[in-house]
Amino acid sequence: MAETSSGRKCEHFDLKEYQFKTNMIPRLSVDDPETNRRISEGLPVIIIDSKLVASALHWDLEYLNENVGDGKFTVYKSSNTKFKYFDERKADDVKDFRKPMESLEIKFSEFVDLIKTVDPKKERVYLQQSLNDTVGKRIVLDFLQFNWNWVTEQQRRNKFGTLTSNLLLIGMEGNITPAHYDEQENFFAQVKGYKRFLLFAPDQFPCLYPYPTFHPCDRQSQVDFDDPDYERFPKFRDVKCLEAVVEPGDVLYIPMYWWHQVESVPNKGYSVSVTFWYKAAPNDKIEYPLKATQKVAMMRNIEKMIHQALNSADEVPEFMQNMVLGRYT
Ligand SMILES: O=C(O)CCC(=O)C(=O)O
Ligand SMILES: [Fe+2]
Repeated sequence: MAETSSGRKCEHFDLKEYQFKTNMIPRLSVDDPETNRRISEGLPVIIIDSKLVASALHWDLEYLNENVGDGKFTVYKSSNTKFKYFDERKADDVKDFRKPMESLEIKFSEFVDLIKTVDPKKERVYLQQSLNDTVGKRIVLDFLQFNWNWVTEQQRRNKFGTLTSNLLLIGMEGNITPAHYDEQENFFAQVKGYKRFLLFAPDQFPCLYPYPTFHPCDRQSQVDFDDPDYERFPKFRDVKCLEAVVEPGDVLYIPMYWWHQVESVPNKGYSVSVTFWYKAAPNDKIEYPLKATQKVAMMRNIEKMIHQALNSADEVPEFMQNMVLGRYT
């Protein structure tokens, strides 16, 4: 049992240990000027008292089952603790690609049956579904009472684009979303249970070895954090990590292009979270040196261009090697 890295006394969490050290992400009040400073600088921060989802803190499986409506929900099923996202549309571009998890479209009540009956040593489930207009009246009322004032004010100050979705995540304790980055800004609100985040700044790209952009696991690290292959991924030894544990009521700001691994804390019950994803702010005036996020965006565009121009994923590695090896190395 390790003490939480989030600095709270008395609270003990059963957290996995890794071969890299971590620093803590600050937990701050909405009123602390440092909170807005960090958000405007694109740095992660936990906001402890935003009341963003105060109206949803009673969302447990029973209440949701009663009120969430009979629409279909996307539920992932995995034979281990990891739920590695993959893009179905890119699955045919990679020979011998094996889907890391299964996805089901089922009713909420069927998900509840699964979460209550599966043997977590053999099989796990994770619901990940955008909140939509099929939800029942009481959920709509809770949703309308989110602290839209605060979050919309953040959107305005930081010039974020439109709110694209609110993803509802319900996972079993011990479920892990492996390290990846997203191309949107995210206010991640914890409703029930505890999640541990490992975060890595965008400049850690070379240490995390993302899959090629054409790969179904684009935006995710190829490194197995439990058993890193240092021959293939030597720079992973130098990776710099920030860490946080969020509890009900906390909101974690995950800036765009920041890597994150998310672990539902073991022995703390299932976890319920809601994301607030926003489109990026318009590009700033270009100033040199470029920021790490701008370089990541550039690399993605160049990679995609090469793939598209060659019209074949198989030809990309040799092309890139011919361009670089012995010339820029
Ligand atoms: O909570 C999780 O398991 C994953 C969440 C995530 O990756 C996100 O909100 O961007
Ligand atoms: Fe994410």
